[in-house]
Amino acid sequence: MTNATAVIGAGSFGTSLAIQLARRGSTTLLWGRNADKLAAMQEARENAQYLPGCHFPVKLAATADLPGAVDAADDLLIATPSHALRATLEQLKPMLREGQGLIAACKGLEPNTGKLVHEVIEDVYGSSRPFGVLSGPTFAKELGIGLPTAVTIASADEAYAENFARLLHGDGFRAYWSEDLVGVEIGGAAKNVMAIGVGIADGLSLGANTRAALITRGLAEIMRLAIAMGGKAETLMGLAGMGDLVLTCTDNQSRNRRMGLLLAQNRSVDEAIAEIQQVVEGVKAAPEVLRLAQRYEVDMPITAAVHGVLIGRLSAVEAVNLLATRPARAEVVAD
Ligand SMILES: NC(=O)C1=CN([C@@H]2O[C@H](COP(=O)(O)OP(=O)(O)OC[C@H]3O[C@@H](n4cnc5c(N)ncnc54)[C@H](OP(=O)(O)O)[C@@H]3O)[C@@H](O)[C@H]2O)C=CC1
Ligand SMILES: O=C(CO)COP(=O)(O)O
Repeated sequence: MTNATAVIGAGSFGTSLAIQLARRGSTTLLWGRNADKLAAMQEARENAQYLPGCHFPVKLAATADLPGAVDAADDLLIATPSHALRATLEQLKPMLREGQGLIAACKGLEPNTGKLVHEVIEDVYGSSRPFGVLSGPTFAKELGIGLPTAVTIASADEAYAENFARLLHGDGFRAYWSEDLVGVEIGGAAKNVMAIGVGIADGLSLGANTRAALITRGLAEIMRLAIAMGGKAETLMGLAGMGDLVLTCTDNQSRNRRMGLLLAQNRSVDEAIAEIQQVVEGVKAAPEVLRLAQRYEVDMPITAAVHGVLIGRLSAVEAVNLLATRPARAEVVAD
């Protein structure tokens, strides 16, 4: 299949996805907002700031020319942080041609509105073009160096999801497709909050039992929310649910987990962000996940405790005590 793709957002994930597309034979243009950084990437054939050690295949070019990249592309892959999604879509809008579709790889919710990624896309583009989301357990570095990785691509237009999955699939990369936008997106956004929680618990040396309990009960509350919003339970048992939750909660490549580890050392959120130096989506997602939980009348005690720590209402130890002293109850995963 011949294809040209513009990857919008040249951070760690955009760069790794661009490398995979180019590896699979797509002509790939990687665009970022900082022209100097893009010129340096094109010269060095790697993204030394965000993804050092991952060499660019010959079919990948880094560019600061956004209209040129969009014009050359059949499809777009958006890999900015979630908080920049709406502005990015607005910026792209006048450049898009009829029929060009897009896949967004952002894992989060819109700040202040709690909108899902596909809802923001619909707000800006209506139903004028095919779109979808990509999620799953995918640390950028592992994808960048070519270790085996699997993702889910979801779209209401399943054929579009399948076509995009086929562009990425191969060379150790497995891309599945799905129609469940809500399940895939809630899985991707809410697991970041859980990873902060597990990081806090591990930072306080609460042990492997606590880690497993938090992941399992975390999945239960994510699943309750996704189902209440119209997502499918089976999606949350898949790559974009359990898969990404386990990955992010258990490995220090996760920026969200590292945020939790630092909070457990009584570092402030701002200090932790300054140390991590990359996007930590769970910080902005926590209040939005809670807002959705309230709207859909879903109990999310772990998310609420993590949010309490992030806004300084609870210390890490107080958050743990709050969860540990909840009343006994029957084990229910998804009502
Ligand atoms: N990294 C990973 O392993 C994975 C990340 N994701 C998701 O991918 C998305 C992107 O994250 P990731 O690549 O990791 O982030 P990084 O922190 O690695 O990079 C962020 C990128 O976004 C750009 N950026 C930051 N703020 C804005 C803004 N306001 N407007 C436009 N561009 C902006 C930065 O540009 P500049 O350098 O100029 O500041 C940089 O290129 C997130 O939603 C994340 O959850 C999903 C799966 C895996
Ligand atoms: O989403 C990710 C892996 O699938 C990356 O997680 P972090 O954003 O916590 O680093």
